[in-house]
Amino acid sequence: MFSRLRAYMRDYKQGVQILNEGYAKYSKHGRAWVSPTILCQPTVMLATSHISWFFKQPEDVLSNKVVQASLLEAPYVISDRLFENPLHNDIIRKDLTRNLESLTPGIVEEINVSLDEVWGTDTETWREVKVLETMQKLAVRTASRALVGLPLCRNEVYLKNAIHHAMGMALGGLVCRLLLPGVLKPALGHVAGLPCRYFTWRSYRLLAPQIKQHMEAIENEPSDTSNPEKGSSYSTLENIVRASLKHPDPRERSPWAITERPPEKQYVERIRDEAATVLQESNGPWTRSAVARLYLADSAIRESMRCSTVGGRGAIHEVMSKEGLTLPDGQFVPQGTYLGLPFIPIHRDEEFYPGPDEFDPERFLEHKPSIAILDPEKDGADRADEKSVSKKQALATTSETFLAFSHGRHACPGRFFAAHVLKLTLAEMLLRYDIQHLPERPVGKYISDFMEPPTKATISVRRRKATISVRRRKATTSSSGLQAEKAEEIVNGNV
Ligand code: HEM
Repeated sequence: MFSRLRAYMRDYKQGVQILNEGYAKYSKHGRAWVSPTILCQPTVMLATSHISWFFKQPEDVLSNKVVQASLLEAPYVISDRLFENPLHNDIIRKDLTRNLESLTPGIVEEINVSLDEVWGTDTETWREVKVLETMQKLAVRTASRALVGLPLCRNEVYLKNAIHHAMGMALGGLVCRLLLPGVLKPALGHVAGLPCRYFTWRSYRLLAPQIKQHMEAIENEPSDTSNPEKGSSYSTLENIVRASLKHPDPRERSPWAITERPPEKQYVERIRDEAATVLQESNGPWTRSAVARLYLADSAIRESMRCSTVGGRGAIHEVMSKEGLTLPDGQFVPQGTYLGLPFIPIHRDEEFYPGPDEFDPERFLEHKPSIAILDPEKDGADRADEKSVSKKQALATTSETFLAFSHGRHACPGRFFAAHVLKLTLAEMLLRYDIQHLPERPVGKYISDFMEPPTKATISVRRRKATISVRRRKATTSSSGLQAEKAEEIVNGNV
């Protein structure tokens, strides 16, 4: 028991170091090994040569769903129904991603209104702002704009609820798992889940009038237009209500069923130039295809996710087969064992990423930039055949060696939306604000293998006087092939 406690303490303090050591000693040599983790039971980390095999295993052999439900302590903290009927997965995968075009104007407006509030509109003086606060505000506002729309996405109570709900879910699961012995969970687990349930209830109260409106509108629709094309009036919330009304289980039909180093200064200028050029070329407001042409921004964000992977271990699956499982290296693991991949060491492996400790914003660019709009219904490789090759390296494309959104059946379905919003946010920040370059990159700290961002980090920003017009010169394709035509100068005009 004491040796297990010692292992947990070591994982808490040196989780990433343990991962790196195990990776070099075993994973790189075709052997699986056991990694202690304070978050759940000890987990078998697979070898790099096992990755293809791992992602091919069916759900009844290796299940990720069971692990997610167990890590969140679903029955106590949220609800088992969320895992039994994952309505949200289909809505995110299909409706949300398909409707990125019609959601874009609202998302851009939300980014700018939020930036005005957090970074101000003063063009004379620099303002010191907190990085984490900015990103939290922008993330929750833009996601809420896309999911529930106006006016709720600007309702402070609703937004705080959303943040507290997410924190309550993570903390509730942690308390339940770490502090409550199995026998006490049925009695006390619901107490650990109380904060999460409370914020869920408060959110429902705020959402109820909108849900009711959508239900009435859907019920009054003529039967032959039960799923009309929405175009610019697309609403994610309406589609969630629509899907829940069709659900075979009557309980789900109720409205309550919803359940290192800083980059070189020149790169910042180049990402700004790229945004200005793309916007100019698209002759107007941002569109989905314009955002898809932000190649350098795409590559730089993907590189940032490679270098600063949030979770060091990932894609955790539980062995479901009663008879256990034999790994490709011949080792046997019994039913109930957790298997996973060491994300951080894979992202820092010289074999997959030459110069792995360098932050290289151009790493994923090819000479001819050709990242096209991603079709979420196909995998990167299929899409690449249709249009071009570099989509394989696009921000939302997962692979066996780019795992920030995981990979395979349970890869993050929100990644197309997240990639779109992240690129838009970066572009709008740079087009509208000057940002003082920091000599040193503020670093986060790892607790076990989880990255806590540098919570106190600040940057100085100032609203740009000039909005954008771009004087262009004939193709000056840089060595990275960043742009066919390069924005040369940013002067007056309007974004
Ligand atoms: C930069 C932002 C994001 C990152 C880095 C990210 C990362 C991930 C990762 C690593 C997983 C796999 C978890 C596991 O294996 O247990 C995941 C799953 C998931 N993500 Fe995301 N995510 C992001 C944004 C989003 C957004 C915006 C949404 C919703 C709109 C979303 C919805 C989901 C869902 C529903 C799953 C579970 C999928 C399943 O089990 O099949 N994510 N995400």
